[in-house]
Amino acid sequence: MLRVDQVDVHYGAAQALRGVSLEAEIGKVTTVLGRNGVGKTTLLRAIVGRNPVSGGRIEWEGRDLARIRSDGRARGGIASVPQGREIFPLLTVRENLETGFAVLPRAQRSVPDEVFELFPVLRDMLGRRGGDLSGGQQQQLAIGRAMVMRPRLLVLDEPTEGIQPSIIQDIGRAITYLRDKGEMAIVLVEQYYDFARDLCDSFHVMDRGQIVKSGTRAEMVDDEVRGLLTV
Ligand SMILES: Nc1ncnc2c1ncn2[C@@H]1O[C@H](COP(=O)(O)OP(=O)(O)OP(=O)(O)O)[C@@H](O)[C@H]1O
Repeated sequence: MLRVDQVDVHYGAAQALRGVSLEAEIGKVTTVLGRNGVGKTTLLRAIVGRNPVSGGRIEWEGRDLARIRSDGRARGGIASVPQGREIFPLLTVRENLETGFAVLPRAQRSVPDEVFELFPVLRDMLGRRGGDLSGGQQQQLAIGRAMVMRPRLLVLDEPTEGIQPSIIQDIGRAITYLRDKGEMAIVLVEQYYDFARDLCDSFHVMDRGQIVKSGTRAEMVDDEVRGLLTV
């Protein structure tokens, strides 16, 4: 279980998160929706240890993460698919996947078959450079790399951004598969409402650094939430 409790984040004097609280459970997709610039990426970066928090507390599996840096969090089972994907352009697809090994004990250093079952294109392109892949293929690679780390918490920052519809479907199927396996909690940040609604078990909508609406998927009244996402 991930517990984010009353978290504040500042960039200098500007406050980007104000008292943000949410929980994410194993076997569930928790989605965070919101327009550009409301603080979604800031929240994910705080969870993975890439943004220091100035108030509140983030707890993972009962441990306070305050003093644990991002590499320690990754070893503790937290993997991320960041905005912009952060693929290494000069490394091959295989090498990009193997960067996930760094957080694993030696005996577990293999690429799980399910990565290629979910994203067959990655097997076909193992020897190609990351930078030669299309945006959609890079997104699949970023998810595959996170899966290599055998996470128990997977955070994804707008995985559908700039991606063609057929690959969005593959990504949706992969997220559903990972949720249904029941071994990880998934936090999905999105602006694409329909995609998030179809996948999530619970939702939070952010506006100007705060959570302004939350509920279960059944409570997600389309018009009301959509209204909070349109500019
Ligand atoms: N490194 C930074 N330094 C200063 N301000 C920042 C920094 N990163 C983000 N911000 C500001 O913090 C606020 C929240 O940004 P954030 O990127 O978290 O929003 P977002 O909801 O993820 O938006 P997007 O969908 O565009 O990624 C914005 O006002 C942004 O300009």
